Amino acid sequence: MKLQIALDDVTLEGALELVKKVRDYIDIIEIGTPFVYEYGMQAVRTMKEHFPDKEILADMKIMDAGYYEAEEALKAGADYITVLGVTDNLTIQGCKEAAEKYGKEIVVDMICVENMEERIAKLEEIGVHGLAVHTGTDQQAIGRTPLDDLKVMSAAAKKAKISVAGGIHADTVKDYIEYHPDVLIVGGGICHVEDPAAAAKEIYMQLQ
Ligand SMILES: O=C([C@H](O)CO)[C@H](O)[C@H](O)COP(=O)(O)O
Repeated sequence: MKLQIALDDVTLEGALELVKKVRDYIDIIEIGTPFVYEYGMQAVRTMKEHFPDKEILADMKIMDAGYYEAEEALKAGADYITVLGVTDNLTIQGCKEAAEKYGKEIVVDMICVENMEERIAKLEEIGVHGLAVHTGTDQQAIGRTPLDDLKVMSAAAKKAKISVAGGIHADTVKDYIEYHPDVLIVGGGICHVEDPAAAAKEIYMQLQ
């Protein structure tokens, strides 16, 4: 199981410092959506240059112009890009085509997808590489967690790799591990705690 750190509300300098502290415990560096808004593809390029041994995910949350937008991040060095599961199949196919041209992968973020089983079946028919269960920050604020959606996804997905995100912390990791996701995504649970290295280590140890 891989650990993905989500860098959201950070500066580029702060992100470099933070990843240096946690690099032994993480597999994938996510350039979070707010980080992309602030720095664009420069954030992807810089993190790849400084951490060439890590995989980089650009959390683009693409909704349209799939091929073009995906290629922007792939050209900058992203190993994965995200596209929204609620969008059109043509957009998802465009992202997949771009990713495969670069030998990379797409992850479909299932935030706000209602007909989960039906959508998973269609996305697997398209041949997406990864599916991400995601309870967004605004939904977390009203007490939601990604656990129930992860249960549904684990039962329904037959081929795609599964990621899970949404307010996961060191003390809740065990609830998710039980459903064997391929990637555990943690943002605030590492970036917003007093000792990010200790939190990342604690999470990493539970994944071994
Ligand atoms: O994708 C995310 C969110 O929509 C902000 O862009 C976060 O990266 C994701 O939810 C993981 O962060 P935490 O929920 O803080 O673990």
